Amino acid sequence: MKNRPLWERVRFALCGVKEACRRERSFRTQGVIAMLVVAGFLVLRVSLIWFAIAIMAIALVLATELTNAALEAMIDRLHPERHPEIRAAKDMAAGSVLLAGVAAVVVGLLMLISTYSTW
Ligand SMILES: Nc1ncnc2c1ncn2[C@@H]1O[C@H](COP(=O)(O)OP(=O)(O)OP(=O)(O)O)[C@@H](O)[C@H]1O
Repeated sequence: MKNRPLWERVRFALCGVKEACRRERSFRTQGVIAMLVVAGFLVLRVSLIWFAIAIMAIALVLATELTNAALEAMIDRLHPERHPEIRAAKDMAAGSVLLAGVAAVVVGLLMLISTYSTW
């Protein structure tokens, strides 16, 4: 099963993104917000470097959300019963999404300050 061709691994990865879109409302919401933010940046014609930083921040949020969803799905399948360690694992995974989200908001604010203020 290891060392499959690149195109096949890309197909698996795209299936994962599609699956997250299908079952995770928070992933869909973040995807819509990401598209709106990118459209806003194109309209505002922010500098390419800020655009690149913003894309990285957005990708980090979506990637952590995907990992969080993957972890939740696996845990719920392997151990459906409640357990304090599962609570801790899920809370930590959710914490990674929160951190990435806060960082993305800070990046957006810094971009606005840097573009529109004399500070
Ligand atoms: N099996 C479990 N044992 C103990 N606590 C759990 C368990 N499952 C969930 N929890 C607690 O409930 C919280 C929410 O879990 P859940 O799986 O519903 O995640 P969610 O972030 O609400 O998922 P979704 O993104 O699908 O809405 C977890 O962060 C954790 O604190």
